[in-house]
Amino acid sequence: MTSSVAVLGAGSWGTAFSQVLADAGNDVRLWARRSSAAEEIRSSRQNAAYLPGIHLPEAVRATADAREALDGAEVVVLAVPSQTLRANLAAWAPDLPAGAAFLSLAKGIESGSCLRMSEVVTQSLAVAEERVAVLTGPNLAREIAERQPAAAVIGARDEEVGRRLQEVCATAYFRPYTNPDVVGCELGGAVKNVIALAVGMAVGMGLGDNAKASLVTRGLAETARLGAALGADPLTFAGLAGLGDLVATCFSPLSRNRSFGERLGRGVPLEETKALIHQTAEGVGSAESVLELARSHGVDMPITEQVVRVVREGASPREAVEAFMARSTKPER
Ligand SMILES: NC(=O)c1ccc[n+]([C@@H]2O[C@H](COP(=O)([O-])OP(=O)(O)OC[C@H]3O[C@@H](n4cnc5c(N)ncnc54)[C@H](O)[C@@H]3O)[C@@H](O)[C@H]2O)c1
Ligand SMILES: O=P(O)(O)OC[C@H](O)CO
Repeated sequence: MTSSVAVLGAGSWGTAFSQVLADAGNDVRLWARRSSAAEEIRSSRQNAAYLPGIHLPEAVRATADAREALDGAEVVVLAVPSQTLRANLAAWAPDLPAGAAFLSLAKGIESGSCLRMSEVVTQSLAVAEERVAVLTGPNLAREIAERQPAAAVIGARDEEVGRRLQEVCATAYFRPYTNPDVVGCELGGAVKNVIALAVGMAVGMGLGDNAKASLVTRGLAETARLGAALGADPLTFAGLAGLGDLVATCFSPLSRNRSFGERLGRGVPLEETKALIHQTAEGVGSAESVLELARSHGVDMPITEQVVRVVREGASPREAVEAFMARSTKPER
């Protein structure tokens, strides 16, 4: 069944996911912030800044006019960086079609409010939470744009909305599952970016596989602790939104978060690293909010704490490792 889908945000993931949606048989309108980006997609079928060499299908129609993108959309996909979502929603609000389902692709926690992206949507648009779903899992945009097989998870409170969105984006190479645990799905996606920064730092410092595996495992443990405090289903963290995404992000050189951490680990100063990475590394903007959320629920997140020291307070990765390892010994759980 063909659906009319608006994808708002033409960075790596918005563009790659537009192709998934087009391959699944939908009518897709992709909104780009810059008219030059929309024009480039229309004329060359490429978004060279984000996905060089990928030829987008004709069914992806690019525009820089949000009203045009949203006109008649049954599904609205939100693909802008987390820290910009609220302001963008305010600008799009007059043109959002009544009754559309929202699917958030962003993996972050809002600074200041410490809200998850689905909460930002329900709060700022006053829509029912049943209409807001999230897509997450091990989904490196470049691989998906190359149509390499991947699984994903749609976190949706409403089973029917989840199933409908699953149908909308299932293709021969993209296999979405559903999960009613929206909280766990979103936390898994947001916290793995913070842990990937830590793993990247370890890689940049030349630390070995034991260090990386320990960070991934203890990173998952602290994600699950936060999840438990916020009412998430613990099993979600053993799935695609938790372990799956953590492994893909922490071990792939394609990950912007891991690459960001790697540069810091090699000794590149924070400001220089920010200037070098032109794409979104959500963990940098979300680490502090994750830590605030954890502290407000009495949850210990020692890896996140050290990442915040590095990306917010200017500590060196070496100091962060020393502080992490010097903590008192304790039971694993
Ligand atoms: N790239 C991936 O592999 C991938 C996979 C899964 C999820 N995600 C998540 O998707 C979200 C979007 O990331 P991305 O990878 O597409 O980022 P990106 O850096 O590749 O692109 C960001 C896009 O947002 C636009 N943008 C930046 N500031 C904006 C603003 N103020 N208003 C409107 N648009 C703005 C940029 O022009 C660009 O088109 C992030 O939360 C990311 O964690 C990314
Ligand atoms: O490139 P990153 O670090 O934003 O990670 C991309 C995706 O979230 C991986 O699932």
